[in-house]
Amino acid sequence: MCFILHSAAVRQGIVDTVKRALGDPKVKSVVICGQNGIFCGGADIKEFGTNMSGPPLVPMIHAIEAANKPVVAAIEGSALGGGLELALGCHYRIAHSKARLGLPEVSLGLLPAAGGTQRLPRLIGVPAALDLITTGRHVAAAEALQLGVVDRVAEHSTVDAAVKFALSVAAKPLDARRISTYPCPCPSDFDALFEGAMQKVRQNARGAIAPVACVQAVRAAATRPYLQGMEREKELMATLFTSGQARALQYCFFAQRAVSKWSMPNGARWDTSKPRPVHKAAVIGLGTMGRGIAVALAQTGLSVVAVETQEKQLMEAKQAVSGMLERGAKRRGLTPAALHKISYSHDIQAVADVDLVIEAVFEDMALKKKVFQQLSAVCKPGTFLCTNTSALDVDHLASQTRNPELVVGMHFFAPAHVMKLLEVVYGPQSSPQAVATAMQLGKKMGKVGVAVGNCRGFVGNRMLKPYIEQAFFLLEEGATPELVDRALEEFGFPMGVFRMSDLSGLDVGWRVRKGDGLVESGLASGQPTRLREGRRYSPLGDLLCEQGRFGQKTGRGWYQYDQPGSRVARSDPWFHSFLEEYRARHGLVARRIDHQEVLERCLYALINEGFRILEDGIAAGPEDIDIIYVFGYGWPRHRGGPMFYAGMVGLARVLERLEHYHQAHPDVPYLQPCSLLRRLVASGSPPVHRWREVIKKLHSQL
Ligand SMILES: CCCCCCCCCCCCC[C@H](O)CC(=O)SCCNC(=O)CCNC(=O)[C@H](O)C(C)(C)COP(=O)(O)OP(=O)(O)OC[C@H]1O[C@@H](n2cnc3c(N)ncnc32)[C@H](O)[C@@H]1OP(=O)(O)O
Repeated sequence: MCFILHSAAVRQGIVDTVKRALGDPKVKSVVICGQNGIFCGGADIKEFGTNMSGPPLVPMIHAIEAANKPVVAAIEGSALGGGLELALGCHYRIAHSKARLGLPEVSLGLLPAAGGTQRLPRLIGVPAALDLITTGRHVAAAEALQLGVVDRVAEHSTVDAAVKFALSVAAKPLDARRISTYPCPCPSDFDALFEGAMQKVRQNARGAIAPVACVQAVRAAATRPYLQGMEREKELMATLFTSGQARALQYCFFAQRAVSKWSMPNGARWDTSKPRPVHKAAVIGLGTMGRGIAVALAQTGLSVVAVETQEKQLMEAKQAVSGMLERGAKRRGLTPAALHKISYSHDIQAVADVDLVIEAVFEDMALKKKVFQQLSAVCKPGTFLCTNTSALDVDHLASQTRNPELVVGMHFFAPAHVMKLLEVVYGPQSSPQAVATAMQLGKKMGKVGVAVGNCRGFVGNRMLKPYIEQAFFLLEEGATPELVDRALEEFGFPMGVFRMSDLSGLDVGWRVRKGDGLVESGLASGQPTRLREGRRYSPLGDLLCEQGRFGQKTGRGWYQYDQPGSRVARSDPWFHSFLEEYRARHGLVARRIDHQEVLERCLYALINEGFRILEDGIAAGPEDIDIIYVFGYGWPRHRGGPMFYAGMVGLARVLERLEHYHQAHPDVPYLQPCSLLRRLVASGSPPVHRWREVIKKLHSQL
């Protein structure tokens, strides 16, 4: 018999068919398999928010385990969440060698509540079960066999192998095959093990509650009889099930899939735009970003031409890229086949026959323009020309080429071979095919691509500007880098804004501000002003740069470091007295600032810019912004992304706080609530999935 488990109807089907099979004397054993090569992806997450009907999962799995005929799970494709829990209720599990198994509920803000937390530790031991349940990681069939999750691995037809096996065990006793009856192997270092596990999840979870509940549930398996453990599992699940974190994480699951279904304001869409295959790609410029992009391209199996005009830089890059590929292959237990996929050249002519080029030279418009002019002349007709700029005008670069429709931005995040986010930036002339090709290439590279319109900083960096600006203002008003960072890290960011600024280098923003004509030399004039064209401006970052304090790389920034390049940020008494002198010089009186103000000022200013981005049509929907922030900027996933978070806080509340802060700081335009936010509040603050309707209406009225 073949089944899929997903919704109420599927569960009803399983209950009825298993019952029939068990009651039929002609049936000696039962095989449960999936449909279309997938065993089961677990419970239907969409059902969670509704009145769940149909037979519940737990009694269904109990009935299967209690059956007096052998039940074998034939696992092809995926057995995830409730799917694996169903398989654990079967008496035997046979998996195809390409199958993947796991209990990913934790990543949805839940725990495996159909007996997963109670059966898995009984089957494979507490440490391995803790690892799988608290991380939610998927394991391949070979690892599942090694761990003891499955009994056999099949190379060919799993169903055939399972049927054959089921017949061979038809007469065998089943008592020793019911996992719920197993004692949970109790490690001798029990307390240390659970304390260690709890400490680890608390450290990694950044405030997420599900991993903690997972540890508590597994602990119950190790300390209580099975049925009592099941009670604890249910109790813990009940707390998680209705939590805001579960809502946020499940929103992220669907948002991640929604962004792949991109659309452009001109009506072009993912399902009507055909990508062109890319067999050979090139990277121009082998600094940090170019090297990471070359590695990520080669790891997808593409032929890559890596171009760097500076001979010394080329040699260094070659060595660095080879090292990155070797280490990557070692981590995955593979030979570094990708090493042979890259050829190096200092001559741009080497890219003549590639299908797609990614330019990653220094962030300087004049230089990039020159590269695009050269590429347009050198490349074969039809080659897509992409720029990895993080903020510069993609249209302007496109205008340097003969075929602007072939130009898009591919904005990777550092380190480019690790970070999952890719902003694919289209301009008014970019063809849908160019966008589709960049999105598809990103997917092949393991990236989460988000298609966005062209504007200064695109989506991610554009929203970062008001966030950083507020952090600077807070220092002027009485906060310290430590206080601001602590508030943001307690919120769930892996690093606060100042530690992040020290890591990425203060000189990056300084260069941009200089280019914008914002920087006055404080050292020369003695007192740089704090206004630029009527808008409040903080020269604090510029003043640190003038002192050569560029962050970690110079050993000094907002914090101090033991030596240049060291990562441990320590509070810097020099900076604190510098700040006091600065305030005194400008007649600023420090006041007490609390975490709430830090969060409201920094996050609501960022969110307000997000609304402006939606209003401007730069992002198609709130999901695009949220995925960019979760995958590229360390926004805590269990808070769903900035736009989702605004909905959770309440749009009226966000509006009211922005109005309050704008009244107090009328010279800060970023704090002025934007019209889309006002419009949404006036429309009764609809849930985030309904914002597109309001945006559409707004656009149609413009
Ligand atoms: C007070 C109240 C107390 C209440 C107590 C309540 C107790 C309730 C008891 C519940 C028992 C718990 C049961 C169990 O423990 C819980 C679960 O099983 S949660 C689900 C766990 N499973 C997952 O997390 C898997 C998620 N899916 C995937 O990883 C992948 O989709 C896949 C299965 C590996 C397939 O990958 P791909 O082939 O790449 O395909 P896509 O990812 O693009 O997906 C295609 C399509 O399907 C949609 N989808 C996928 N999985 C689910 C799902 N589990 N539910 C709903 N929809 C799903 C996905 O969104 C795509 O949709 P599309 O974009 O095409 O519209």
